[in-house]
Amino acid sequence: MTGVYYWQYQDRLRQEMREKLHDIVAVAALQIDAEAHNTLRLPEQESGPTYLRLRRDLQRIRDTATGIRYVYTMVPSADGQIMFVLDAETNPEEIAHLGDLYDDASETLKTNFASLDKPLVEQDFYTDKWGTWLTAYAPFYTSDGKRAGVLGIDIENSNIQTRERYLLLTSLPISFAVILAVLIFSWLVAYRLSATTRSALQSLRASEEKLRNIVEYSSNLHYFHTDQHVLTYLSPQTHRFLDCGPEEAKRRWTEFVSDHPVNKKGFEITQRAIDTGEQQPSYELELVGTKGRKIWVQVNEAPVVQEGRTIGIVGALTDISESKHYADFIQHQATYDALTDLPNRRLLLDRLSQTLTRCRRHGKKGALLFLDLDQFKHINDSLGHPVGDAVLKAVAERLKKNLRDEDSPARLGGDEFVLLFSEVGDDTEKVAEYTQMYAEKIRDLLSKPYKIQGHELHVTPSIGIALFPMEDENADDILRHADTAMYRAKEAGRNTVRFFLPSMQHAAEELLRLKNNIQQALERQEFQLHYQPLVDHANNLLGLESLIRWQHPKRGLIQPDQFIPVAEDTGQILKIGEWVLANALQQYKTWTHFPGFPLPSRMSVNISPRQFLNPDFVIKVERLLAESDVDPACLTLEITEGVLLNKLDMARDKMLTLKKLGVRFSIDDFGTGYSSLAYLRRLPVDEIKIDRSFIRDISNDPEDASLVETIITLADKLCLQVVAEGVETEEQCRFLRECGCSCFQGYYFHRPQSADTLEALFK
Ligand SMILES: Nc1nc2c(ncn2[C@@H]2O[C@@H]3COP(=O)(O)O[C@H]4[C@@H](O)[C@H](n5cnc6c(=O)[nH]c(N)nc65)O[C@@H]4COP(=O)(O)O[C@H]3[C@H]2O)c(=O)[nH]1
Repeated sequence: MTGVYYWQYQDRLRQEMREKLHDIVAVAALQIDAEAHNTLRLPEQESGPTYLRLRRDLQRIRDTATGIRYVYTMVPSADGQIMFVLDAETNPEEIAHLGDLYDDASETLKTNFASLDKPLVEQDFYTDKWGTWLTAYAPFYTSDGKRAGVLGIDIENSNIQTRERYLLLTSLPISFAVILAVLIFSWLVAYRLSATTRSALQSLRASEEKLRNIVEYSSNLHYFHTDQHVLTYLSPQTHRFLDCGPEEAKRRWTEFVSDHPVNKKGFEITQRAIDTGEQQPSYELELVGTKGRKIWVQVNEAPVVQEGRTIGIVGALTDISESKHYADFIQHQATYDALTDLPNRRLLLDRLSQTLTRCRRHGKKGALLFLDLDQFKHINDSLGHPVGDAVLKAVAERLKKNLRDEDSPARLGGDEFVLLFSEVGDDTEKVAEYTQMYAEKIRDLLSKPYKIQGHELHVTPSIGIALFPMEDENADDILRHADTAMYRAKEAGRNTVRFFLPSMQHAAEELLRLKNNIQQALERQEFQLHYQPLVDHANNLLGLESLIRWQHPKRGLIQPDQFIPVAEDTGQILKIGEWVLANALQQYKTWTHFPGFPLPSRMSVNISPRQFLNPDFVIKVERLLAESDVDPACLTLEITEGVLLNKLDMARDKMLTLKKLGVRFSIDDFGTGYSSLAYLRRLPVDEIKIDRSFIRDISNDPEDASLVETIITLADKLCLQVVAEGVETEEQCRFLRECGCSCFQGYYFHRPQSADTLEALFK
C-alpha cells in the first residue's frame, strides 16, 4: 500500500518539480544579455571578455538552486543543427565549448528547437553520456524581439530523488493509518533516511534563500502584476530605479512612467502578452523617479498562465540608461561633425531626403544653400590649422545662432557648409526672392570680422542655392546643384550669391532691384496713398482706410503686396510707415476744411509688425498727431494679430499709452492667426476686421459662414466693433447684415481711390 502512495506522490511531486523548473528557466532566460550573446559564434571567442562575462551570468543562475547541474545556451548552427554557445560548467572534461554541436540532444529538443518560443520542460528524465536529467528550455530575445538563443537547465536525477524522498516524508497529508503503515513498513530504513531528509530540508531552504537573493539583490527590478495591471510584487531595487521604496513605487507606479511616445508601444506589448499568453519581445521604457531623475529600462516579461488563462505578468527591468546614453553618443559621433558639432554630410542627406519628400507631398518648395569660405586656405596656410579650426567653429556658431528652428545647418568638411530651408513656400518666385534675401543676410553675417587668437580676420562666403523640388531629383542631385551654383558664385567674383537655375537668378535679381528701388522711391516721392471707404449697409461713409501705392516710373502702379513684405524684411518699412502715417493725417486734416465732403470720424492706417515693435513707435505716433493737429480719437491703427501674440506685455503697454490719447486699435485680417477673441479682450482693442478670405466664401462654404457668424456674435458680446473686409456681392452684404454686422469695406461699395477721386465722388 505504501508503494502505491509512494508512486502516486512521486508523480505529483515530479509534476510540481517540472512546474518549478518551468518558472526557473523562464526567469533565468530574462537574465541573459541577448545582444551580447549574438556576438558570440566563434570558438576563439571563448577566452574573450564577453564570453567570460556571460558565462559568469550563467554560473550565477546555476548557483541559485541546489540541484541545477548544467546551464547552457544554444543557437542553430549554420547547417541547422543545435550548437552550444555558453556553458556555466568549468570542468574541462565536461564543458560544452562554443561551437560544439549538441549531437545527443533529446528528441523533444530536436523537434522543438527551431520553433521554441516559450519555456518547455521535458516530460521525462533523459539519459545522455553525462547522466540522467530533467531538463527545461526557454528562448531569450533581443530588445527588437528577435530570438537570440535557447537556454537549457539540467537537474540531476539523484538530486530529484532525494527531494522526492524528503517531500514524501514531510508532506503526507493522509490518514493516520497510512502514516502508521508507512512508519511500520519503513521503520527499518527510517534511521538511515533521517539523515538524508535533514540534508534535503537544508538544501531546499538554501535554494529558496538563493532564489530570493537573486531576485532581491540582482541589479534588475523584478515585479509581478496581475492581468488587470495591478502590481502585487516589486523587488526592493525600486530605490535604485525610482528613488523610493517598493510600497510607494507600487502606489504611484503610473506617475513614474513618462509620457515618452515609446512607452505607449511598451504597454501594447504587455497587453499582447496578457491577451495571447505568449512571451513577447522585450521593449524599452522611460521612467522618471520621485526626484525627477530619468532612466531608460529594458523590460523583459513572461506571462504567467494557469489553466489556459493568463493570470499576470512576471517581469524584470534592467537599467540601460548608460548603454542608451552610449548608443546616443555613438549615433551622435556618426552623424555630427566633431569640430563644429553641426550635422555632417550623412545626416544632412538624410534630412534633405525627408524634406524633399515632405515638400513633394505638401506642394511646397525648399532651398539648399551651399556655402564655401573664400580664401580660407590662405588663413590655414598662413596662421596655422588651430586658427583655421577656430574660424570654422566661429562660422558654425554664427550659423547656429541666426537660423530659424526649422532650418538646419551642416558642415560637409573643410570650409564647406550647407543650410537646408524646409518648406519655405509654394510660389517658386517668392521662394527664390526669400532665399536670396536670406542668403544675403547670411553673407553679411559671416562677413563680419572674427577676433581669433589676437587676429582680426575677414572671411566671406560664396553661396550657391538650389531650390527643390524642380523635377524628379534626389537629395544627392540637389546637393550637386547647390555646389555647382556655389562655383558660379566664385566665378562671379566671390562673396556673392548665385542660383542653380537662371530663372531663379532672374527672380532674385529682380528682388534686389526692388530693394534698391524702394529706397529711391521714398526719395523721389513715388509713393501715393489711396483711400478705401468703410460704409454702413446704405453706403453712408463711416471711415476711410489709407492704402499705399507705388507709382513706379517704368513698371507703373505697384500694389503693396509686392513691396511691403520686402520693405518689412529690409527695415525700410520704418521710413515708409512714418511717411504713410504723416500723409494720412495730413490728408485727413485737409479734408476737415474741405467744403461738402462728408468726412467720417475714422481714418485707419496700417501699421506693420516691425513698425509697431520699434521702440520709437509711440513717440513717433504722438509727434505726428501733434504735427498734424488731428484729434487722436479720429485715428485707428490697424495691426495684425501675430504682433500681439508674440509680445503681449509690450504690445499692451504701447497700446495703453496711445489709448490714453484717444487712438483706436483695430485687429486686421482677424481669423488668419491664432488669437481668440477672449485673448484679445486682455488688450485695449476697439475693432476687429474679419479677413476677406472668410467673407469671400461665406456664400458657398457653410464652415466659413458659421465662423463669420460666430465672430460677429462674440465680438458684439465683448463690445468690439466689427468690420467685414472684402465685401464684393450683395449676397455677402445681406448675410453679414443678418449676422449683425454693420460696417463694410469692399469692392461692392467702393474700391480704394485717390484723394482727388474720392473728393469728386462724395462732393
Ligand atoms: N479682392 C478684394 N480686395 C479688396 C476688397 N476690398 C478691399 N480690398 C483690398 O484688401 C486690402 C485691405 O487691406 P489690408 O487687409 O490692410 O491689407 C493690406 C495691408 O496689409 C498692406 N498695406 C497696404 N497699405 C499699407 C501701408 O500703408 N502700410 C502697411 N504697413 N501695409 C499696407 O497691403 C495689404 C494689401 O493692400 P491692398 O493691395 O491695397 O489691398 C487692400 C484692399 O485694396 C474686395 O472687395 N476684394
